[in-house]
Amino acid sequence: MSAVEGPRTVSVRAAAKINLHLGVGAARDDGFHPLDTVYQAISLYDDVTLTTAGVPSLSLQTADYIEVGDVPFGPGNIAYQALELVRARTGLPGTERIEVLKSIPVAGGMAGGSADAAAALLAFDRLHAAGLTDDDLLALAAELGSDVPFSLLGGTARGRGRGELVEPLDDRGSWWWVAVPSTTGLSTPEVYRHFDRLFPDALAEPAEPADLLSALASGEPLRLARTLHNDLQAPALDLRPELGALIDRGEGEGALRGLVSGSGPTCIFLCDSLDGAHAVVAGLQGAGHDVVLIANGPVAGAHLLARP
Ligand SMILES: C[C@](O)(CO)[C@H](O)COP(=O)(O)OP(=O)(O)OC[C@H]1O[C@@H](n2ccc(N)nc2=O)[C@H](O)[C@@H]1O
Ligand SMILES: Nc1ncnc2c1ncn2[C@@H]1O[C@H](COP(=O)(O)OP(=O)(O)OP(=O)(O)O)[C@@H](O)[C@H]1O
Repeated sequence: MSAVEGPRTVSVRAAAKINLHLGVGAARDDGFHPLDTVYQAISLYDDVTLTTAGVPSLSLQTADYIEVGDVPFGPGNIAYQALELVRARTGLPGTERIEVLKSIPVAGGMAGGSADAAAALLAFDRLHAAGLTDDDLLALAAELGSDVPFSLLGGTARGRGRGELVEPLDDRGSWWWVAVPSTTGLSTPEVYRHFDRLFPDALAEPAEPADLLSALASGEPLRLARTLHNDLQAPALDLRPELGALIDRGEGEGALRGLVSGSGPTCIFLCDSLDGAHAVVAGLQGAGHDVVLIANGPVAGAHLLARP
C-alpha cells in the first residue's frame, strides 16, 4: 500500500528595500543605468505562500493602504513570472497555488514586486527540494529584475552593475525609519527617463558612497543622515512636486533627514530612535498624511516562515 501525499505548503517572507545611496550614471547602450547603490532591507514585508496544486492560481491580500487592483493577477504578476522562470530552468513539473500577502507599497520605490519575485524563487526551491544554490538563486533573481538579488540577500548591501551585483556591507546601526507612501505610484522607467532629460550630461560613472560607508560602520544616526543621497530624487520631485513639501514637513517634525525612496514616490525619514519616529508619525498625521509607517533596518532577506 502506498501513502497518498497531501498538498505541501511553503511560506517565504521578503522585505522592502530603501536606497541609502543611489548614484546613477549615464544610460548604457542596453538602456539600463549603471548604479552604485547602498540598499537596506527594512521591516515592511510581503509573504508569498506556495502550495502544490493541480490547477495553478494566484490570490492576493493587501494591507488596508494598498489598492488590490494595482497589483496584476495572473501572468503579469512578477511572482508568477518567477515561478515560470525557475520551473523552466529546473525542469521540475507541477503547478502551485500562489498566495501573496502584501504590505509593501505598490510602485512605491520599495521593491515590492522584487520582494515577491525573490520570495517565490526561494519558496519554489524549498517546496520542490530543487537544490538550487545561493548563486543559482541570485542569477535567476537578476534575470527577473535589478532589485531582485538584493531582495534575496537583505541586510545592508552595495549594489553595482544595474543594481543586480550585490555584496553585504558592514552596518553597525539599527536604524529607525518613517515611510510615507503615496496613493498613486510612480513608474520606475519613467523616473529614469526623466533623469536622462534633466541630466543629459550625466557622468558615465555613478557617484560612490564613500562617506556613507563609514557612517554605517559608526552606527551614528546623525552621521548617516548627513550622507544619505539619491540621484533619482530630483526627477521624482520634478514629476511629483508635492513630495518636496512632505520632505520639508517630516524634517520640520524632527526627522534627521527625509528623502525619496529609490524611484519614489514613497518618502522615508531617518529618525534618531523609536520615540523620535513616533513623534514624526504624530506630526505628519497631524499634517493630514493618513498612512505613515514605522520600520527599522537592516532586516533579513527572503526567508522561510515557520508553519504550525
Ligand atoms: C530604482 C531602483 O529601485 C533602485 O534600486 C532600481 O534601479 C529599479 O530596479 P527594478 O525595478 O528591479 O528595475 P528593472 O525591473 O530591472 O528595470 C525596470 C526599468 O527601469 C530602468 N532601469 C532599471 C535599473 C537600472 N539600473 N537602470 C534603469 O534604467 C529601465 O528602464 C528598466 O527597463
Ligand atoms: N507582485 C507584484 N507586486 C507589486 N507590483 C507588481 C507585482 N507584479 C507585477 N507588478 C507590477 O510592477 C509594477 C512595479 O511594482 P513595484 O511595487 O515592484 O514597484 P517599485 O517598488 O517602485 O519597484 P522598484 O523599487 O524595484 O523600482 C506595479 O505597478 C505592477 O504593475
